[in-house]
Amino acid sequence: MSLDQEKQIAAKEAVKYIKSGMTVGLGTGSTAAHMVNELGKLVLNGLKIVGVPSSETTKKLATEKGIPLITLENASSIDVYIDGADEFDSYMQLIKGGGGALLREKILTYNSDLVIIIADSQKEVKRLGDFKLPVETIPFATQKIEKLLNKMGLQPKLRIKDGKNFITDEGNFILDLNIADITNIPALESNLKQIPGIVETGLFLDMADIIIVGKGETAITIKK
Ligand SMILES: O=C(CO)[C@H](O)[C@H](O)COP(=O)(O)O
Repeated sequence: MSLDQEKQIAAKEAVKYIKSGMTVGLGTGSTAAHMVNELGKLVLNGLKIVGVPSSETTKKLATEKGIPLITLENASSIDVYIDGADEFDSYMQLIKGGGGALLREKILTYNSDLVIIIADSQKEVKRLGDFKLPVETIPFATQKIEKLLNKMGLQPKLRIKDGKNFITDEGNFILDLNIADITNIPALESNLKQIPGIVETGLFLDMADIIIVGKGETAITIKK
């Protein structure tokens, strides 16, 4: 079973939580794309939902799949948010933002009644930090932030795509940090959030309600 098949298995399991009448937050990334595809099939078969996309990429895909969309400001509430993750640990803490959509993803996560994370089996880690932690920064402040984070030993790397600075949907930059040696992750989160110009981090702490992992041919559901 390939990792992509595991992602699809997790996505299929997650959409079982979606019922007609719901407003559904749509994540970003290759696992979330499987979920959007699955929802698209259900909508074709009569499921009545509206989606709130977490990125321009997901907006495009969901539109192609025929899922009616609304913006966050027009959603009175979001019943379920489904998204992927780059890492999760046994406490259901996450690193997200590999796809660069972490800011809108965190806003949707925070504003959703139920948060379901879908992942392949490789995303499960003993402790967070093999994956470089993305933080979204205001371009005006990014150079200064980079220097500061370097002093803190976090080895920031400005994310580059196609030879240019990666620009998020909100017009910001991403710095990817090495947090492999950090033991107090909540303290790191609060320290990073205090630096002016850091808009958001990819640490999603105590935010996931359910994690569905594709393992071989089965989907394993982990709940709080
Ligand atoms: O946080 C994300 C995008 O910002 C993705 O959910 C995360 O990067 C996982 O991606 P994939 O499903 O492609 O492995």
